[in-house]
Amino acid sequence: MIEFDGVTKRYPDGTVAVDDLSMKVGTGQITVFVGPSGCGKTTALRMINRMIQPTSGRILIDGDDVTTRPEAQLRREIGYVIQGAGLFPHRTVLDNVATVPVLQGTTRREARQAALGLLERVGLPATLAKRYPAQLSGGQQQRVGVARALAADPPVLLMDEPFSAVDPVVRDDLQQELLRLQGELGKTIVLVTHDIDEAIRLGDEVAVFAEGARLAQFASPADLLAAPADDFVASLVGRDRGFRGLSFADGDQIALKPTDHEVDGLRLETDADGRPLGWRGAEGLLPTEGSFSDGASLRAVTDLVILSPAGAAVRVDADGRADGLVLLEDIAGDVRARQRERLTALVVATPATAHSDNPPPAKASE
Ligand SMILES: Nc1ncnc2c1ncn2[C@@H]1O[C@H](COP(=O)(O)OP(=O)(O)OP(=O)(O)O)[C@@H](O)[C@H]1O
Repeated sequence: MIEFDGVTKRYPDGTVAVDDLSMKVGTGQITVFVGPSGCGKTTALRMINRMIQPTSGRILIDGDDVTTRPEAQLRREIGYVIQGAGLFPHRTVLDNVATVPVLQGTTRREARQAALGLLERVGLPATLAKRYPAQLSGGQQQRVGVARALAADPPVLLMDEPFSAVDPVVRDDLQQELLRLQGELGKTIVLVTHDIDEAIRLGDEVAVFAEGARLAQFASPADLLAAPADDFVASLVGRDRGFRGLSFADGDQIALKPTDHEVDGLRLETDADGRPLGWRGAEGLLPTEGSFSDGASLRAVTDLVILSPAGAAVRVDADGRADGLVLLEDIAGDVRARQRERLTALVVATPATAHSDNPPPAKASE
């Protein structure tokens, strides 16, 4: 765990970039620092590996004050990825990744061998290993940056706007790749971004900062969307937060209706094996517009319901056979119960405001 304990950073010109920050970052999780430009995200991040020294307060990693650790050792234990990757331009891709292990005493041959494995792990073909950074696309460079940060197998990874220099399609790929990698590696990752959508997609927990790194809310993405702590967080989270929050709810928890359930004169037609063909009605056979299976989010299921001519999403089993239907009213009940439970929990957590007309803000958790 990484703990900020009353941390303040005042720059020599008097700017207070981080003002008395206290929070805990969970081990093995992705914690995202998000907030508007200049709110102190990068300063807070860089104090973790002592690239910036706090003016006061302490940062503890697994209980040890980082200032008591030699800087070189700390940097080895903490990988660092920056926007634009920051690769060594005169070294090949392979040697960019192998550099730190070589500095740590691994033989060049072994380090290069391991680097090849890492390149594969971040989704780069071995054919790129001999190239120089300038011969790669922005997205490829960023992947090399991630591989380089992972080369010393650090338990902690700091990522400062790692994907903001690439176009949206590449960014989407890189985000997906990071989540896949994290599923395998389980590192403690602190990632800075100004993009709330990226924060919500990547974070197990999201710390929303206002100026001076004031923690406006520290919550899971689902809680952030369902119950922003104040107007600042609500405006940062943006529109459609209710609908976007459905991405975090399980779509296959909803009770299914049988596949022969008739909806507005439409009935699901299947082939001989039970695979959906379409909705049969007076107009003929209308398309189902897709189906869902195990693991689908409630957002995906709702989308299918909206697109379906019958207002029903078709669930299929592992073999593609229809095994149930979800209707809009089934989703409505589930959504209502879920939000009621969440807001009730908040009212109980903050009884002083329990009688207010408005739901109380979510508490910024420690
Ligand atoms: N070396 C410095 N000297 C003086 N002020 C600084 C220095 N570095 C940063 N600041 C100021 O500290 C505040 C926080 O900066 P920081 O870079 O941590 O913010 P940020 O949230 O990461 O912003 P961005 O998203 O724009 O990178 C800003 O007002 C910035 O101008």
